[in-house]
Amino acid sequence: MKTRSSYYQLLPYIRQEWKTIALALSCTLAFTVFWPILAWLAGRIAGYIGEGNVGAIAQLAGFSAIIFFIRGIVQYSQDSLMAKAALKIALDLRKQVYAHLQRLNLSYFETAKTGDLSYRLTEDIDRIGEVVNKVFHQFVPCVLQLIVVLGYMVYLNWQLTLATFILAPLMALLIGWFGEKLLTVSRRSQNRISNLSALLTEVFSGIRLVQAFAAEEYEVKRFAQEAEHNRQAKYLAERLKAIQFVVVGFLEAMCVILLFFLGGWQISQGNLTGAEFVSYVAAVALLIDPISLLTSNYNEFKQGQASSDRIFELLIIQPSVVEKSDAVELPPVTGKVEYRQIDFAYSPDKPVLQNMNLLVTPGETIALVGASGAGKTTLLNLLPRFYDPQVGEIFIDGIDIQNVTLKSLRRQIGIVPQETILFSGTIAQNIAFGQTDFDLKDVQAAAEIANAHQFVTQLTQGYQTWVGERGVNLSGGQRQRIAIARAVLHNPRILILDEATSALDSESEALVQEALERIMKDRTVFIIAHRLATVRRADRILVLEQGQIVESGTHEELLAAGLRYARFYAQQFS
Ligand SMILES: Nc1ncnc2c1ncn2[C@@H]1O[C@H](COP(=O)(O)OP(=O)(O)OP(=O)(O)O)[C@@H](O)[C@H]1O
Repeated sequence: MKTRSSYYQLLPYIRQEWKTIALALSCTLAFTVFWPILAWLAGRIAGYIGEGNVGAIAQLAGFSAIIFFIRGIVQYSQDSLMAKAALKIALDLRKQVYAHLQRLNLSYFETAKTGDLSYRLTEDIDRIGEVVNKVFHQFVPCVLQLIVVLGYMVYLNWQLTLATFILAPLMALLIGWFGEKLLTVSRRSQNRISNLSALLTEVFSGIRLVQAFAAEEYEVKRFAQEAEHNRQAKYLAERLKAIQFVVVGFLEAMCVILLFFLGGWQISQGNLTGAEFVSYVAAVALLIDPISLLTSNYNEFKQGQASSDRIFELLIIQPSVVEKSDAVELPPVTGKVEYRQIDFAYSPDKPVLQNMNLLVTPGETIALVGASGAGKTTLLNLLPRFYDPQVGEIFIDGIDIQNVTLKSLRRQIGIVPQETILFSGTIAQNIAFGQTDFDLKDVQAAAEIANAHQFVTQLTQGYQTWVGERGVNLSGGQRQRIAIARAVLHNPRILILDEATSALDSESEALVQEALERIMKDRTVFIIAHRLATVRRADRILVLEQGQIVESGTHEELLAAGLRYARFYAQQFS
């Protein structure tokens, strides 16, 4: 039931390509007509050979050459048109799934396996494209060929045809049974290969850790285990196909034996001439290819169903943070932020923030401190609506953030994360991240404010230097300054800084600090603070403990109070 509906969901994509498919199918129809002509030609030539009529043979040979030539043109048109449609369908599907994934919330990606997702977007969709191609390009022509050739066979001698196809229902049943088995095995195999891909992504992105823990052998074993599971699942599918071909091949052979036996009998009865029997056998020979193609197409169709399921199950996942249908643009803000009676939990049984109230004035710098797991990141994740609170509201400049578009909200919030991700591209593209049309002058100006300009210009290709995968290596401090330049170019009123915990060398640290101070000016800033200098300079320090603000004030005020902050300060910074 479920599997049928997953292919069914391809229909809108197929419909979009109906013109190309219709054109391809008309070529297919034309191509099919050539089959009985060829069988007829074979019979005629056999007759002329028997008569020794060389002139007629030469004439027929010339005629056959023309037929083959036209057939070639039709075949090319059919193949190329169908490939065009199938590839376009795969492209549309891929683009839609990717766009859909982009709309899903952080919570989804925190549990999803990256390798699995990339496998679905590449291999699974390719397989669906191949199935679509095969259905129209092989399956439909094969069925047509079967019908036309069968019609011709019935026309020649219906009794013989009926007797020859006595085994057909058994064959169809067997193919169907094998198809179902293959689907089950393919699902298992697709999941296995996805696991393998997820494992690879995980390990290669964490290769430093693997080496640091000397865990190479452990990882090799884990990989070998997963690869072995994959091999077993694939082997099972291949064995099933092998058995199926043997069984179907045996039945086919039985049909041929029956045919010769019955053919001889019909000729002896005077119901069939020798030439007709040759045409008949030629027609039967023309059935062998489509039958074996149909069998393998059916198998691929079933295997493709597993891929189709895996794609359409992604498309039904709904984002948990949704924009209201009547959401408005958030106008340029001054940066006043208010959290009002916020309760938040990732899972219902484990509250993270409880009755959180906070009012931040425009331009204020708020440092969040507290033990790991206190809820600092969570509190700030609510502001750009990476998550929505279960209870309470958040206002920016008095506007409830639930009522504005996500794009206009996020455009006014800049984030400098703890770890800077560099995407494949040039340094300029990385600074202007998210913009396709940017002015290099603006990028340079942002880099200057972020103290990045100098090191960038020292690279041989300057702003055109390739970074990210297979790009130039940048130090931790340089990466952070790129992240700061990104935020500068974005020019948000509200800034969220997650300070890096890893220590930088003192020169780099000073450059990062200087850059940060420049961009913090005149903006509302929230910092998850790990450095004493940052904490001391904040207008207000909030101490978080188990999802609640337990202390609030300036560094001096909190030290003087001698409570949690004073203890925290003593532990962390002294
Ligand atoms: N995506 C998530 N799903 C489920 N629980 C989460 C998730 N993110 C954080 N938590 C839990 O929520 C609590 C608060 O986490 P949070 O990351 O906000 O703390 P934090 O103060 O920022 O900690 P750290 O300084 O270590 O980053 C922790 O108990 C954490 O385990």
